[in-house]
Amino acid sequence: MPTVLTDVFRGHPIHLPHTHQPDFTSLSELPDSYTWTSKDDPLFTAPPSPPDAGESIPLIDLNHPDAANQIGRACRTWGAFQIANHGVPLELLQGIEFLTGSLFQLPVQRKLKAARSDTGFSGYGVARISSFFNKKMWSEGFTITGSPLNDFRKLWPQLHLNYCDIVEQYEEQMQKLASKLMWLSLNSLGVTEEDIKWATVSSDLNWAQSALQLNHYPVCPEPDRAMGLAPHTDSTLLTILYQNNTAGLQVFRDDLGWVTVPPVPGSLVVNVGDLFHILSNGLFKSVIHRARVNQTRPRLSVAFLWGPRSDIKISPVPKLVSPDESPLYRSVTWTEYLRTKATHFNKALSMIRNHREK
Ligand SMILES: C=C1C[C@]23C[C@@]1(O)CC[C@H]2[C@@]12CCC[C@@](C)(C(=O)O1)[C@H]2[C@@H]3C(=O)O
Ligand SMILES: O=C(O)CCC(=O)C(=O)O
Ligand SMILES: [Fe+2]
Repeated sequence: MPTVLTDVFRGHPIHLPHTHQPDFTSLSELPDSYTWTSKDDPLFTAPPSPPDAGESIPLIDLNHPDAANQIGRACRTWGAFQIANHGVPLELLQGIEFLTGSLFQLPVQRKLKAARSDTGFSGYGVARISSFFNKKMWSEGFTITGSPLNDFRKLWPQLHLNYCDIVEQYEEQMQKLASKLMWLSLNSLGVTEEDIKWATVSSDLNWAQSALQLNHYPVCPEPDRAMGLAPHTDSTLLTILYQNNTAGLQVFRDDLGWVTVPPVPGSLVVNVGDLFHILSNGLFKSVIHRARVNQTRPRLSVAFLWGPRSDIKISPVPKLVSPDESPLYRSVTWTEYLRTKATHFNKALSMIRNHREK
């Protein structure tokens, strides 16, 4: 029986003290444990890209005849892009935003009834990457994989079925969209269904699996010294992110520094994750991103984290490897990769890299 995402951390507990979550709204000063400097994160004070440079990730209209090439270019240069005309109904985006907002507004004692355990995958708590940083992040999260019914019953004894329905519809739409985006970007490299048999619709409809990560960044008394979500890459093939109308997401480019991704109403942000970087033999960048906070408006985001089923080995597509070179990476399943990442964090990719002889 192959493992599923819920089993990923079963033999691999990660201790994260969710119960020490503060009541963010009662703090008028930033406690020292939340105050970040470049000692806590070397990229903390990396220069922000000047806003007048006007440069950010492209907004791509999925109905545009050249959408595949635009997506391919964005995956190579940024590792991220926004999409419009994606086909996900606006009411569903509003529904998932409403659910997320009402979840985080619950009293902390109620949220802790659905706290994620050390070996668990789903539930309420701090970001998993927290254990790699000395300082705390100004955010709270809720991870969903599989049916959220049990957790939702604890959170909303009356309304859980309505909320489960929204999650189910949202995941269904996201799955279709993620697979469409993956094929558009691969097609732009000349890779077709012939080249990746396990990912074709006809091979098996269930070749993929996913998780939903709901994030809340409360207003913060000293946003310049705080961090909402520390820099990281996602371990996924692709992540599709919905953000409410409050800015905070930033992507990092070596040549530009931190670049803000402005919220565009009704659009979605797409991030290339580490597994897609591997599959593309390094052609697509897995984007380093983080979330900043602000003093006036709470921010919400919903990340749909999408990857292959746990028994599928991801390795560079042979067509993208030159005949006289070895593939850039060894093959790895999502489960193996998540465990490597849970131990080695941002060294995970280099741990599975093949070292080329010169
Ligand atoms: C499938 C997963 C990807 C993720 C870890 C997780 O087990 C569930 C949450 C995901 C998330 C969301 C916030 C950032 C991130 C790095 C984290 O700590 O938890 C990602 C993880 C990831 O992509 O590796
Ligand atoms: O809140 C955001 O904009 C980023 C969230 C994110 O990176 C994640 O959940 O993986
Ligand atoms: Fe992320």
